[in-house]
Amino acid sequence: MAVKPNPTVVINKLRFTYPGIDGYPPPGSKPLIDDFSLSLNPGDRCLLVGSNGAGKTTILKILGGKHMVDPDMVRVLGRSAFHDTALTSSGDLCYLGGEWRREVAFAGFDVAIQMDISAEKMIFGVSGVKPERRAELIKVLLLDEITVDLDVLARADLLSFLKKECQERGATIVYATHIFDGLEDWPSRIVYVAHGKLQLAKPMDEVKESSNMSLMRTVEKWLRKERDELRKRRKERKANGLPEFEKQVDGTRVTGDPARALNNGWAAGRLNSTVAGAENFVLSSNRVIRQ
Ligand SMILES: Nc1ncnc2c1ncn2[C@@H]1O[C@H](COP(=O)(O)OP(=O)(O)OP(=O)(O)O)[C@@H](O)[C@H]1O
Repeated sequence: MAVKPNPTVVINKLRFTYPGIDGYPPPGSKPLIDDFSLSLNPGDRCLLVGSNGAGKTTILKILGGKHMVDPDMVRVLGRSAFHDTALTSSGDLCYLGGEWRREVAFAGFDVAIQMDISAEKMIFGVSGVKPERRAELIKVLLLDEITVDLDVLARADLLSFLKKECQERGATIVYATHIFDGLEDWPSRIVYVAHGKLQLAKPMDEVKESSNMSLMRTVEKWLRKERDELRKRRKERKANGLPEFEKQVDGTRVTGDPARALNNGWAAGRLNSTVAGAENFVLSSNRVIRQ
């Protein structure tokens, strides 16, 4: 019997709501991510797809330890992504998002990506990196649409480099993107998220088997279906005399304590009041920053 590998990423019934200005989920708010479970193994190249606002970045950031969730909900390499800061400081876990993309676009490919390994090396080959150092490279890499600013050749080289890293080194990559050019043979798994909920998590081979369309057309079909169902629900709500759009709780509006009263319930940008001292800090909206 084949030995099952230890999963590198385990998401277990993840539930997440962005906190309001007081650091707590606004009363009555619905979780943005709800009942989301997923398990990934070494070598997995996971393509995360979904419409705008589906929750892809939020999921990647939670996986990258950037938002606090219950330690049992997200385990990366067996550890809590948020609570075990050594995961990211050691370089075992890395989230690359828009900032990195912009840096590469403006500063060029010599921007560091993994420790002192530059993007250039990563894209054009890490043959110069000693084998013993290669073992220190990232084990779980989270990519949030980082290829937008790359030219087609650089993008193709980066994607094939990343694929090799998974195949040869057992790295796990989760890549969220809306660009499907050149991705047909890249992912080993597809994960589709809609409205913060997992819709589908399948090996790429199974997706290909069940659809005779290209990856882009397949995803387009899923998103079209999702949009049509949403439109239908809105129509039904309207026909039943309900507001077309369900009531949203505004995450930035809060009520109840002195800071809120002075702020008229809204978050004002007052970073200097935090610097000004503890007294002001009590009334500062910035006290929601982790204390
Ligand atoms: N810091 C935040 N505070 C409150 N709400 C947020 C915050 N960041 C994102 N959101 C909301 O969470 C929802 C999901 O956003 P997210 O960026 O995770 O989606 P996405 O699938 O990555 O979208 P896109 O494809 O457009 O990048 C959106 O409605 C967004 O407005």
